Amino acid sequence: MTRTRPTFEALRLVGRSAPWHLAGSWAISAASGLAPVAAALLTKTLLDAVSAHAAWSVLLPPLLGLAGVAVVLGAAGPVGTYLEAELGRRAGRLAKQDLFAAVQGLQGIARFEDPRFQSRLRLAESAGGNSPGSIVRGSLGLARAALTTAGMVGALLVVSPLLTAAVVVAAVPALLAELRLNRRRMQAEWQTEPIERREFFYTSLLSDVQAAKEIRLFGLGTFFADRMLTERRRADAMRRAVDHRDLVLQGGLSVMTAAVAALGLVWAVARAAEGSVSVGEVSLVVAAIAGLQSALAGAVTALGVLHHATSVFRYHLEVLATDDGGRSAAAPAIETLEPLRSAIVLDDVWFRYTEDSPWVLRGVSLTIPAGSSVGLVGRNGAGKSTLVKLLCRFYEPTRGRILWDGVDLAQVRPDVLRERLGAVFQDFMSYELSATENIAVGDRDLLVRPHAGEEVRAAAERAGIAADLERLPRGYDTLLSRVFFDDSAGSEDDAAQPEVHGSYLSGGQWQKLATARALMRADRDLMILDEPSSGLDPAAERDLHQCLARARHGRTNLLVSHRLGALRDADLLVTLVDGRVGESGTHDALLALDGLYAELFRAQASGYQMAAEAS
Ligand SMILES: Nc1ncnc2c1ncn2[C@@H]1O[C@H](COP(=O)(O)OP(=O)(O)OP(=O)(O)O)[C@@H](O)[C@H]1O
Repeated sequence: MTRTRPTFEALRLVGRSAPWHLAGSWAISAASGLAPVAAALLTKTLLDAVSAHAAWSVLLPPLLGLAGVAVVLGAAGPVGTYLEAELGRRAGRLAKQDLFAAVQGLQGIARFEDPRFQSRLRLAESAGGNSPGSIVRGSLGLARAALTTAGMVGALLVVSPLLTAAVVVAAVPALLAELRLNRRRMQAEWQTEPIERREFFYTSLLSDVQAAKEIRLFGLGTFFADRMLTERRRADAMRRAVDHRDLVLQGGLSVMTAAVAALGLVWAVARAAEGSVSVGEVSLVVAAIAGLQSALAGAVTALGVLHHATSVFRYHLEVLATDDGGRSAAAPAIETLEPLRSAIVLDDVWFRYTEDSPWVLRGVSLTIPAGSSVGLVGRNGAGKSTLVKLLCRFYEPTRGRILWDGVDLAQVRPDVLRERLGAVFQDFMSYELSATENIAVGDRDLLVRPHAGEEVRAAAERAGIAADLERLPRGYDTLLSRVFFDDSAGSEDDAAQPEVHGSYLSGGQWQKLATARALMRADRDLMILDEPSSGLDPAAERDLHQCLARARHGRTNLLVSHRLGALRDADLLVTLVDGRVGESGTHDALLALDGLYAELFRAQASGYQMAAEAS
């Protein structure tokens, strides 16, 4: 990607978000770029007129002109700052909106497990929002510097072409050095980003409410703090190296610039003493050298800002251009999916997470008949959750097909498929939201429906969590959070209102809440339950399974659980072994087969039997 593309895209983004602020900023930049040139020329005219004892009528126009320039320069600063700040805010908001629209557009989750994508996203997110504003600031600064430089060069050329050339040539190394430094700064930023991400991970761990227990119990605080500081030291060392180069280079360039200015002044004073230039021209030389050097310094700074901002904005554009990678995007996407009538068929499905990792599924062929209940059994790491993720199209099969009544799911838009699914995942989410919202997110239409309470309560009732939620301080409206205060508990105007802590649930209660969330979609074609009762007490587990059995009666569902008692009523039980389907049949048939299922079932049953005999 060339540097002009991010600049162009950033200006386009600013043009979309704040066109009038952009136009105003350009006008102010033009005025403040030309003002120093006008001031230098007017001062020369005034001084020459004063030296020639001219009348007031001659002195007045340059005097008024200088006053006008002072007003323009005085106003340009604050107005320009205001416009640029507002423009930066608006563009930043739009950039964030675009960025997260692109992130939401990713249908799979493989990208989120790609460290390079994470680095890009983090850079785009942390600095990318400010970069359109900085690009505008940089390009305005450059335009301002160009106008001043052109004006001052013109003015100085009249007095001495040689001096003009010397001042301009002296600025070239500064410009080149700054560009080189900027490149190094960006390289350092990219190299330090993974280090910073690790530092961020350790920092978050040290303040994470979830991690606080283990860190204290195992005494890991110093261990993680040391790691955090080691990462910080590594990143600091890289930045220090760049700053050091910066220091040496900038120091040398400043000495050179000062020497050129001093030589110019000596030359002008010597010529004035000889009488070959006027007092006004001496003032013009002084103003032009100072103006030129400050314009060129401004250009160097603007280039720095522009270079850095375009490099960061490039990450923003890269995230915007990111696709799901392995998806067969070339095929036309099917926009609708009929309700399931016949079966979901996995046809020789192979899958591995990355090209260099081992196969997790090695030719799974499985039929989930419509209206039936299929239980998936296997040892840890057998690939059960992976298969569930493929069914939801979080990943694409590496080989093979998944068919929905004969339609290849690879041809169907993932969001269309997901409208037909309900699921409780093994690693379900606990949202820092109210109890009602935690359930209603299962059916996003409910989040905006005014009287969604009844449906939420019905789902909570079925999942066996209703009584616990009613007992919360504000019932279903209670915020379930350990990190936010419950703002909704008081009015905003009431400053004296005490801060109300949110409430929190136990592990099993959260799991029931997640089940209630899934039950909001109980009418969907396929319900996937991946370990829905692992954290429940035995009575709650029995109740939940009875409730789920009622909810799924006559519906298609896939149940994954190590608690084999919960699966025994399934119409079909399937074992996964070495990434393939091992056995399949009913509970009784698989016990009679005396294979893996029978082994696992007996191992679990004997645990209970031994406990019963011991008591
Ligand atoms: N996101 C991932 N990236 C890379 N490998 C993964 C990922 N998720 C799972 N795996 C690997 O895939 C294999 C199957 O994992 P999976 O979670 O599907 O097993 P499972 O049968 O659900 O296990 P469990 O019974 O322990 O829940 C494991 O070897 C695991 O290391």
